[in-house]
Amino acid sequence: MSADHFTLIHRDTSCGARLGSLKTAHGMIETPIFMPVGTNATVKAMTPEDLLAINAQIILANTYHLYLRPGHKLVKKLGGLHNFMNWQRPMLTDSGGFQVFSLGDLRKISEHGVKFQSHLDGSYHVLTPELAIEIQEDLGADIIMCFDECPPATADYNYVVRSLEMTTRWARRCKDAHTRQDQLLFGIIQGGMHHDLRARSLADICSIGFDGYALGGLSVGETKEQMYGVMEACASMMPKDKPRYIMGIGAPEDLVEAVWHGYDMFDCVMPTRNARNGMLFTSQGRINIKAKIYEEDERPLDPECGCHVCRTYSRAYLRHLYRSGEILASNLNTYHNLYFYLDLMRRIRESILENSFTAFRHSFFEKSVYNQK
Ligand SMILES: CNc1nc2c(CC[C@H]3O[C@@H](OC)[C@H](O)[C@@H]3OC)c3nc(N)[nH]c(=O)c3cc2[nH]1
Ligand SMILES: [Zn+2]
Repeated sequence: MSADHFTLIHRDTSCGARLGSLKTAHGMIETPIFMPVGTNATVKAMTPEDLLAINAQIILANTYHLYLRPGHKLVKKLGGLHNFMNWQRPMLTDSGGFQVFSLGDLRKISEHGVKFQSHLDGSYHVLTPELAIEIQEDLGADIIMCFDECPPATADYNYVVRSLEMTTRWARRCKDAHTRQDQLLFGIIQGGMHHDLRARSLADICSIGFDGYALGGLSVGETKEQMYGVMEACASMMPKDKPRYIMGIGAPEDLVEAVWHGYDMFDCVMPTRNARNGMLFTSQGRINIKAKIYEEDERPLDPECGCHVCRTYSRAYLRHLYRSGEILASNLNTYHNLYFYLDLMRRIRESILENSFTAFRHSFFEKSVYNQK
């Protein structure tokens, strides 16, 4: 795809934050953006109508899971992911590498690809850069990811060197295998927690050339200091005219910090997974809705939240649903948590446009209970 898919709308004069607009085959995406995770072709406990109601602009799905079940050839036969799940806005799929390393059993890595056992039935499979691209072309997402190796945060320096060199060779193979011109292909930068190796991976991946660049290998158990250090070190080296995506990030405070450094796209299972466990994000901090103190609390979950859940239900009711194991608990909790994340990104975009994101970040960390510093 041509380089003009990403337009820089505005740069906050007070910091590295920027507003962008990314054009895809299924519509425009305003950045900075949070992307709800929809691993199995569904954002768990949410209908597409719910997602539209909270103005989700783009959602994710996962190559590894959809390859194993129901299979990319079936999804293609049924018209691709957008038709299959009734989501007509943009979608992004990951390449499966991360899941193979974190979900599959008995993995064997070679130059050819990764042999692994399905976590569903123990069957053996080999995922290669070429197959990862074929699967994503059949699924039909608007943005697809290169097949990479995400080394564990504890990997030693020499392992990380060999891993990033193979990830670069795999990235080349992905670009050669990619044929669909209506999809954007993003490269993934590795290099662990070593800033010199990050610079090397970044130079390698950028020399191949992609429609956007992701920071991989983060949110894998490293410390906040390590995560923020890699973010900061890479920000100044990443191409300014292309979207910058940090995979697996993150908590609200991580989003604010990453935007401040000039990143554009984020995904994390935290708002959806925490919702199903009763851990809810509010303007006053995290609320564990199963706590007894909410038993007779008729106030809304978050008085400052404008979502349907906060305008309609009491904390007492949400606690009752959760403790009763009701299915509605997952839907209402997820609806609110995703609204919280998407509204945070909306407020961030507003502040960037007003050149006041540095003040926004300062007040976020000063007054809010998300300040983990
Ligand atoms: C959680 N932390 C984290 N996730 C990560 C993912 C999966 C995101 C993908 O996994 C699903 O959510 C678990 C989401 O669907 C997302 O899809 C894009 C990564 N994927 C690749 N290809 N390479 C990485 O280095 C990587 C690092 C991560 N760190
Ligand atoms: Zn709400």
